[in-house]
Amino acid sequence: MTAPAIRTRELTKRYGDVQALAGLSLTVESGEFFGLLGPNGAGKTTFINTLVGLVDADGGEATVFGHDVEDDYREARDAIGLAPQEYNVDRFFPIHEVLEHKAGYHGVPEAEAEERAEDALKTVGIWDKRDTRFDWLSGGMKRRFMLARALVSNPDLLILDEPTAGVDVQLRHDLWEIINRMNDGGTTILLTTHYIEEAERLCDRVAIVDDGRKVEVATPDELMERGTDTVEIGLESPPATAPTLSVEGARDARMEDETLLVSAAGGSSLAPAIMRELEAAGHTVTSLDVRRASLEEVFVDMTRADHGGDTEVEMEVDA
Ligand SMILES: Nc1ncnc2c1ncn2[C@@H]1O[C@H](COP(=O)(O)OP(=O)(O)OP(=O)(O)O)[C@@H](O)[C@H]1O
Repeated sequence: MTAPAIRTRELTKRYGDVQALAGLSLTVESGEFFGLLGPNGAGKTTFINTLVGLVDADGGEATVFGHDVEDDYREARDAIGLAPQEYNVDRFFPIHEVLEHKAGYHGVPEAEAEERAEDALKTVGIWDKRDTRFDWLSGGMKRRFMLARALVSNPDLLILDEPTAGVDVQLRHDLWEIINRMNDGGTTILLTTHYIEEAERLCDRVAIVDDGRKVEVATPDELMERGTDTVEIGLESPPATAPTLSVEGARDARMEDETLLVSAAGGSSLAPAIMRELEAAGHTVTSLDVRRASLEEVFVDMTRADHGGDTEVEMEVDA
C-alpha cells in the first residue's frame, strides 16, 4: 500500500505565549484533494511550514510519503511543491530563470530544468512573460507564477496556501481548473482557503482546524449533513404565530414574512412528517422548500463552539 501523502501525529509548536500547533494529527492519503480550513491564526501555515522544513516542530512527528520531514528532509522536501501565501521570489532574474533555479535545487539537470520551466509557464498561461521579472508581473500573473514555481519540480504533493486570495473570479476558475487537472493526473493536493466555495467544489475531504488542533475531518457533504437546514413552508391563511410541532428533530418554528420556517438537522427527511402534522392540524400547505446548511455555516458553528460563541470568523463566499 502507498504511504499516505501526509501523516502527522501530535504535532506541537509554540511561539512564546502562542500555542500555534497543539497536537495536530492528520492523515492525507496519496491522490486526495484535501482542504485545510480554519479561522485566522488557527495554525494552518505553521502546519504547512513544518512539512516543508521551514518550522521545526517542538514535538510530534510528520512524514511525507513515508519520509520523516526532519530525518529524511531531502526526500520529503523533494516530493513537495509549495505555493506559499507570502511572495518569497527571487526578484533579480527573469521568471523562467527563477523556475530553472528552482528545478535545479530539486536535482533536475539543466536541460530538463529549461523544459520544466517552459511547461510550467505554459500550464499557468504566462509563457509570454518568461523574460519578465517577478516584480513586473500583474497581481494575477504573480499568483499564476507562484503555482508555476510549485509545479516545476513535478511534485507528488502540491501544497497551496490560499492560492486564490484576492484574485478575480475568472482567474480563480482558471487556477481551479489547473489544480484539478494536476489532481486528476495523480498529484495529491493540500489546499488552505478562506473561500468556502473553493473547498466545497474542489476537496474530497476537509479538515477543520482551530487553536492548533483538528476539530473535524470529513467530506464537504458529510459536514453539510451535520448542519441545520431550514424547512420553509407556505401556508394558506398563514397564522400570526407559528403552529406547535411535535416532529422529533424539528425545532425553532417561527413565522417570517408569512412563511413558516422550521430548523431541522437533515431537513429534507423531516419535511414530509412536518407537512403531515400541519395538515392534521387543519393547515393547508401551499409550498415547501428546504434550504440546506452551507459548509460555511457548519464551519462557523464548529469553530465558534470552541470559543464560547464570540469568535469572529472570516470566511468569504465567492461572488
Ligand atoms: N514566526 C512566528 N512568531 C510568532 N508567532 C507566530 C509565528 N508564526 C505564527 N505565529 C502565530 O501562530 C499562530 C498560528 O499562525 P498561522 O500563521 O499558522 O495561522 P493560519 O491558520 O495560517 O492563519 P491565517 O488564516 O491568518 O493565515 C498565530 O497566532 C500566529 O500569530
